[in-house]
Amino acid sequence: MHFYEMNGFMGSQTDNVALCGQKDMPEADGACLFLDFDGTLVDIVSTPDAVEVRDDVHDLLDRAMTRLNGRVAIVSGRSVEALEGFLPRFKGPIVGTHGAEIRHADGRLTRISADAEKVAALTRIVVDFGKLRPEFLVETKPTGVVLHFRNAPEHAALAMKLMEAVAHAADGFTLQPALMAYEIKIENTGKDKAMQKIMATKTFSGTVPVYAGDDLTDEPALELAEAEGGLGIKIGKAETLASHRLADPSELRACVERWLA
Ligand SMILES: O=P(O)(O)OC[C@H]1O[C@H](O[C@H]2O[C@H](CO)[C@@H](O)[C@H](O)[C@H]2O)[C@H](O)[C@@H](O)[C@@H]1O
Repeated sequence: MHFYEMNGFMGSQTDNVALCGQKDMPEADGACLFLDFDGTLVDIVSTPDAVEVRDDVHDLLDRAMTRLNGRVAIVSGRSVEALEGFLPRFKGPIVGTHGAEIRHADGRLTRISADAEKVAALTRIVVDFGKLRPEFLVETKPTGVVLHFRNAPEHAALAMKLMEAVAHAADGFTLQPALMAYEIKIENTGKDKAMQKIMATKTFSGTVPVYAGDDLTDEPALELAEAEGGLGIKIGKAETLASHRLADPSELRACVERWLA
């Protein structure tokens, strides 16, 4: 059994990643900010719907948008629709479904096209499995599906077997291990690719990115932020290619707050 089946990648720190302080942050006037959502901006909780976005989080995003002249983006594995529900006041770009969707600052939604029949078929299989085994939670997305085992960790291997088989059966889709979950998503999508598209827009272009994320799916974007002369901040203890880390979302929010002051 792979170690991530049980702990969702949250292994012990084995690297020399530095703790992020204010001296490490770039000059805000020439910077932009990319924030992952779950586990970075807000705490991880028992189910996807149980996330609470407190007023201070909305206020922080408002302040960041003002201070950075609109150069703030949310980058998440969740669907854009779900993120808009959690962050109704946020008007910057929103990357959803691991880069498969982008809600641009002007409200336009672009989505990488997926074979709708295949998405429906693979979703049906996982939804039906969830009816047989209600200890799992099934989350549907516009271009894929997630099987969560956070509330049944003893059945992680079963979740992996099912999702591996379904992903193998569906050409053009791939298995994405996640925090106490397995996801089937479109191949060749990524948060880094969506980040590059946003960096090329007039608002963000020519600035250096600060990217904060906790997940394995954030790693390519953390690496990209640093390759672009910016800063990658890993949230939590998992191994990372980022140069800096912070312990949890509250530390990240405090760090951004101080940076913008
Ligand atoms: O890219 P992110 O914004 O970090 O989103 C990654 C996934 O987050 C959600 O699942 C995770 O968070 C849940 C709420 O804290 C937790 O219950 C679950 O165990 C985690 O896997 C979301 O449901 C997924 O769609 C995102 O892909």
